[in-house]
Amino acid sequence: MLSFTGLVDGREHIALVFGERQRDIPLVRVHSECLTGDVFGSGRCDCGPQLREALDLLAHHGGILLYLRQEGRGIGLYNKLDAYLLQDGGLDTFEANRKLNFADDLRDYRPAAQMLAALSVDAIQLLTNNPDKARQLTDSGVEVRSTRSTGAFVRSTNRGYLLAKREVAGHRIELPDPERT
Ligand SMILES: Nc1nc2c(ncn2[C@@H]2O[C@H](COP(=O)(O)OP(=O)(O)OP(=O)(O)O)[C@@H](O)[C@H]2O)c(=O)[nH]1
Ligand SMILES: [Zn+2]
Repeated sequence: MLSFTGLVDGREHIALVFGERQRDIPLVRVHSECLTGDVFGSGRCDCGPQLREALDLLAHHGGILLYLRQEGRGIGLYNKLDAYLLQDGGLDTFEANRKLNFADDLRDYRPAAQMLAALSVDAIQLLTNNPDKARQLTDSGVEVRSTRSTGAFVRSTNRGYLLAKREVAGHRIELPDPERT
């Protein structure tokens, strides 16, 4: 486990490197911190299952997990909890951000590109459904050779959230019929 400081956003970010020798094109998961989902198993989102899936894949195939301290798509935990209250009132995840005067997504992936450069990795296979991650990493000089989708971890409690990610942010998520979730 490597901890990085002195990066472009001034935050401390984490890299977990799996396997002794990296392949030419390592599998990389860039995961944004979600304390509620990653640690406490909240059913509001899909972060916890995505993180565990990534850890399993990386343990099996080797690769790198970049754990970015960008809680709440960059608005922080306090504001995310306020956004959850607004979502309980009927707003979707992006409308709630806007109601709080934040942009839909404040995340900056340049620190991830800096960490990859420090690890001498310039080309990756990216594990994500989020097109903005691939776009920003490419703009920061990382060659995203291919992307691999995460699983779709749908439950009744996160269905609206996943739908909003797909419709508003363009995430590639396949949602089965409501009756089956
Ligand atoms: N502001 C806000 N942030 C949220 C909410 N639900 C989850 N998050 C944060 O969103 C981030 C995860 O982003 P996602 O868009 O779910 O997934 P992603 O990592 O961008 O995309 P994938 O790579 O496909 O998983 C984490 O930082 C979570 O804390 C919410 O309702 N409001
Ligand atoms: Zn989450």
